[in-house]
Amino acid sequence: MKLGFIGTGNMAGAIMGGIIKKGIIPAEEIIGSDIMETGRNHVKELYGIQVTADNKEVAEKADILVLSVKPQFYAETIQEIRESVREDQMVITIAPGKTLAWLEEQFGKPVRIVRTMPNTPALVGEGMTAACPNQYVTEKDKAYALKLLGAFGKVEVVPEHMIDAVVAVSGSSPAYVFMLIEAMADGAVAEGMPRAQAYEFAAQAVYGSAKMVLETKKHPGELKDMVCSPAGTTIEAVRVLEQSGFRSAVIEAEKACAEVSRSL
Ligand SMILES: NC(=O)C1=CN([C@@H]2O[C@H](COP(=O)(O)OP(=O)(O)OC[C@H]3O[C@@H](n4cnc5c(N)ncnc54)[C@H](O)[C@@H]3O)[C@@H](O)[C@H]2O)C=CC1
Ligand SMILES: O=C(O)[C@@H]1CCC=N1
Repeated sequence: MKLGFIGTGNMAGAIMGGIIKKGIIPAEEIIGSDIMETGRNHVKELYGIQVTADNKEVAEKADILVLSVKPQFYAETIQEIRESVREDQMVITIAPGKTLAWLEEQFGKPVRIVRTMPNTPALVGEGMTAACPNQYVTEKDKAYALKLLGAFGKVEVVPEHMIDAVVAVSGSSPAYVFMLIEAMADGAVAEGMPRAQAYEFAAQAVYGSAKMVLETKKHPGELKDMVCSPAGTTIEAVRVLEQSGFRSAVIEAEKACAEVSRSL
């Protein structure tokens, strides 16, 4: 099985890294193209994959082809490779906004497509990916695609109408969580903690809290209540966060994020 990437930037690197690390496809069977020499060299040095400047070469050689360019470059990239893409190949897309209907129209022929939305924690094997296969994807293809996508974290098949919500809640959300960690650390620094130590404390608190949600399956509100002692420190922090519109800010940010995803 040969795996190809068109665009060898951040997400492509995270995805191929997970797949190689899990031993699902060896580096020698992975080929990537990028218009930037620096982008090609980066993944070649880091993962030992084959690289080329020719997108068509990747489209011709790959059994599974990941389109890992920015959404703005999808149309021109598909235009460039559409003649090389065969019916027995599988195309995996990772861009927000690019619907299965739009993708099928761009290829102009029956193509097996799995539309996905991954996220950057894939880099450390803790990604969250949503997958939507189109009607041409067989059960065998789907099982293999899920195996690949599961190499760098969790993966779930979702109906396509949910994908903009996925962009908001997991595709883009690492950025908001990093902002939260940064802000938490700033607060600790303001209280006298050295910065490096503050990042460690903040990140481990977020990591542990996320693990509690996943492992206990308790309502996040119940877990919050477990931290809040009567007349204690936490409820005072919760009061100030509510006053500042903390939860509403996150909800509104996700609505804006999903809106842009729909418009791309
Ligand atoms: N960064 C993230 O957190 C996530 C990104 N995505 C999606 O993944 C895709 C890639 O994003 P990133 O890896 O972050 O971007 P990136 O900018 O790191 O990588 C894109 C690569 O594509 C190359 N490229 C541009 N035009 C090209 C062309 N015509 N032919 C070949 N290569 C070309 C660029 O030189 C660059 O190396 C985007 O569609 C993005 O929306 C999805 C989920 C999360
Ligand atoms: O910001 C973006 O457009 C991409 C999609 C999801 C995360 N990053």
